[in-house]
Amino acid sequence: MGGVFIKPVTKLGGEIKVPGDKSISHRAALFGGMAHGETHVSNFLLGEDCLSTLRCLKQLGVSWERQETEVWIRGEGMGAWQEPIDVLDAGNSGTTLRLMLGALAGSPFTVTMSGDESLRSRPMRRVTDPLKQMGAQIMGRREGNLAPITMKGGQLQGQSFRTAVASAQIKSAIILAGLRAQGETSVEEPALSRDHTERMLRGFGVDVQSDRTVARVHGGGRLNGQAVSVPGDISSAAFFLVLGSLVGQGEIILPDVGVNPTRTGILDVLRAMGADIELLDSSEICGEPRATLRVRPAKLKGIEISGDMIPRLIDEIPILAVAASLAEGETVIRDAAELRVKETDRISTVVKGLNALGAKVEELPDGMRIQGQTTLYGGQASSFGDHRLAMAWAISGMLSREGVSVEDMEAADVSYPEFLTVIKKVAG
Ligand SMILES: O=C(O)C1=C[C@@H](OP(=O)(O)O)[C@@H](O)[C@H](O)C1
Ligand SMILES: C=C(OP(=O)(O)O)C(=O)O
Repeated sequence: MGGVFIKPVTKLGGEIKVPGDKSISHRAALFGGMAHGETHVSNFLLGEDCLSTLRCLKQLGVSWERQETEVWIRGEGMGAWQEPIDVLDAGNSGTTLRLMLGALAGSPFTVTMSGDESLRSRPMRRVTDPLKQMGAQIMGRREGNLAPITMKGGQLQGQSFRTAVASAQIKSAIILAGLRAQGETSVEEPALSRDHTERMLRGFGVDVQSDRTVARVHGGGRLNGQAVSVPGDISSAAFFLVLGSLVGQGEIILPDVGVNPTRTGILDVLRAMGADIELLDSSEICGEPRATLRVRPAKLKGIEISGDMIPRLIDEIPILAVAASLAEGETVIRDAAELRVKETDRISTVVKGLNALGAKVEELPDGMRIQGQTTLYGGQASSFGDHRLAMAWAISGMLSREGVSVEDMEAADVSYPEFLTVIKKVAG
């Protein structure tokens, strides 16, 4: 099918309300399904990934209703979950699959979970191994590493884990299993990944202790239904922070964006590169900080991104690479091998895609080296079904000389269904 052509822009302006945060929407629905009593989620993300979580909950017998972005979940506790009569399909969503496995590890029934072709190629032993050690019986392709995954949950024993990578999905799966295990469960990660699980479980009444890179829970914690207000997704806002910095004219206002410090690496890095980004009207609601972001044009310069900064901006690296190709000087991204196991191998796809548009990017085993001040001439780019690539190539088209035709632009529906409508509006 032909691509969607995105033309260059020379000015832009206006206010963009990005949709609800994907990570927080997943957790609000899942924890609402685990809780006793009603949970009301407002500003739920209507992206395919979060709808997958709702669909899986329904298959487990959890009743919920949705009106636009408002979701009401009538939780009866996890003991009320029923053995599903079909495979739970997580679609394109690693978060759905991995957090569901953690939540289901203590359920005394058999469940099979799967997903689309991309998800069925992503590593699952990082979650199935710890859950097996806690007592779940798990099988899957490639020794339990690839979905479809079949699990028979049951009595779990709390354990202490140290993960090889900083991953909120691994951390969350272990914590959720720990809620139903005997004794204490702890998980230590090499760097702090997003802490939405820890924050939101506290909001649902669970005692979660965390000390930077270590989180711990005791079994038997009870979740009570809550009202959860979801802030705007900073990972979606990132596309407009880059666009607003690099198009020469106009400012963009992004109201009510989540600015959880475990997710604001993109703000720190863009500002260090010279971006003019202001935070206005800061507040905290439901345990999550949020603010209005205002971005104005600025000259960007290259930067080194590595170490503990990487988990704080892991999903923003595709769009950061686009910014870096138009900044002055060189940008080097290291310690980001996790990118190779996202929806696509985001090191290889970003390097090849950007170079095809005129950039000069060298692939590194754990990242990339991007030469600045190149001209993005434009051309063809494929998302390969990866939503973050689709949107990064669209922004590249708006910043290019001749525009970009994006193959499989529909992938953006995974996290931002309105994306194309919004960029047309903001470009005037
Ligand atoms: O926990 C989450 O909601 C997510 C965690 C991240 O993955 P890892 O933490 O596994 O790297 C991120 O890439 C994903 O978009 C959402
Ligand atoms: C990797 C991502 O999500 P998930 O792991 O949930 O598929 C993402 O949103 O970039």
